[in-house]
Amino acid sequence: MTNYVAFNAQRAIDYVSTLIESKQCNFFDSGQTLSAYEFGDGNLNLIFRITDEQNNSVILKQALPYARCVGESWPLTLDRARIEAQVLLNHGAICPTYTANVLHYSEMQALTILEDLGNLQILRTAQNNAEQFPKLAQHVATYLSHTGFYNSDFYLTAQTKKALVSQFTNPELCQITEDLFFSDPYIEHERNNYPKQLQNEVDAIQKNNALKLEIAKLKANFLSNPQTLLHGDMHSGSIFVDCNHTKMIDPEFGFFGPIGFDIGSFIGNLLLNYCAQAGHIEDFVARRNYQTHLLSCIVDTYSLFEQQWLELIRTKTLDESLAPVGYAQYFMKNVLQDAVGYCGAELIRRTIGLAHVSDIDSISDDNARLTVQKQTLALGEQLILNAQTCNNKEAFFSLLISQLN
Ligand SMILES: Nc1ncnc2c1ncn2[C@@H]1O[C@H](COP(=O)(O)OP(=O)(O)O)[C@@H](O)[C@H]1O
Ligand SMILES: CSC[C@H]1O[C@H](OP(=O)(O)O)[C@H](O)[C@@H]1O
Repeated sequence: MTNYVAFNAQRAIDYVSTLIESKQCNFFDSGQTLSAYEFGDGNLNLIFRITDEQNNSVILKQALPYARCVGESWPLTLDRARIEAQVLLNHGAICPTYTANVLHYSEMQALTILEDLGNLQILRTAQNNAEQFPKLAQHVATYLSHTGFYNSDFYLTAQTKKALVSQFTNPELCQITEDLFFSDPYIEHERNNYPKQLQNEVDAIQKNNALKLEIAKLKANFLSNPQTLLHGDMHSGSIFVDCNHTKMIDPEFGFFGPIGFDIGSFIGNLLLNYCAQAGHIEDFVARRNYQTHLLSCIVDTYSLFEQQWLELIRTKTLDESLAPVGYAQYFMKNVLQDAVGYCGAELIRRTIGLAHVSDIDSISDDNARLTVQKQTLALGEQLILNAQTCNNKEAFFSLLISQLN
């Protein structure tokens, strides 16, 4: 095997042809002419679609030794390809229905070959067109609760869990999140990215000590609370959907961290889309109708996630010492409070930090975009400040309703 080399379309074809002709993989018949093109739109990696003469296709995802969106000035470990493949395999073994299928992984070339999900849509693209997915909440709640529970102390022996924590140690990618989520937005930093008309709001955030205290608690929890194997980047660009299917991709930020982080990130992205609709859907009734759907999705995800976790703890806990009456409720209350905080942090970092969301950036009218950005900052701030008093779903929903117009 040759040393690592960044692929172009021809190299991707040659690589797959070798796998097929040497019978290491059988997703294409041998002897076929293959074609390929690169179409990655994420921040970090190359994505090739490789197609055979019958139009069967697979996705080849390769890590570059740097962050694609910034260039070679931001070197980044190739080990993220291993983490991504191994999280997909771990989560796929627990929740195959909701996890993209890995067909092949090469450590040397830092690449994974995945099932082609191009028959589905990326959730963010669909939500930017106000499309509704009635089963999304059920699917995401099931994926997060099951992958979360079966990688937690409730189910794993302490020895097995510690071995997994070690396997999924992901310091470079975690540092990106630590910086972009919890540090940059709260200080003056060259990576921050916001219009000058937002300077007053940014100054207020950066001077708000109560807010920075809550962010410090959230960051400390992210740094030092290996509760379960997280997806690590549960935003709307990491989820493929149609009316009946939901598939998670792109868990290269996966590591053992606080359970509330993934669900908080997911709900944060639904709220970003909710707020952005003021700049997209002009008709008030149509906008309200769509936003009501998003709120139902948030409510259902939160409720089903809590219910499923409580049921899994009640019926499947293997460590008897974690089973006294009341512990499950105590545990979940803390997880859900964390989730509200992480949700708020996602709103703020996507508004003033390095990595934005197209939901907001695609609003063409400058004033409308600015109004939305002010709302996401205010909402994010209130979620972070009030997270610890959100003791149940009613408190969370009242907080949301009081902040959303
Ligand atoms: N399994 C897949 N099937 C079809 N398209 C995919 C698949 N995985 C990724 N893509 C496409 O590539 C894009 C970037 O993928 P992603 O994994 O998010 O890359 P990055 O790690 O660079 O963010 C997605 O938005 C999607 O369009
Ligand atoms: C320089 S990484 C910024 C940002 O990008 C990641 O998302 P994705 O790779 O899916 O585009 C992640 O959210 C990081 O915070």
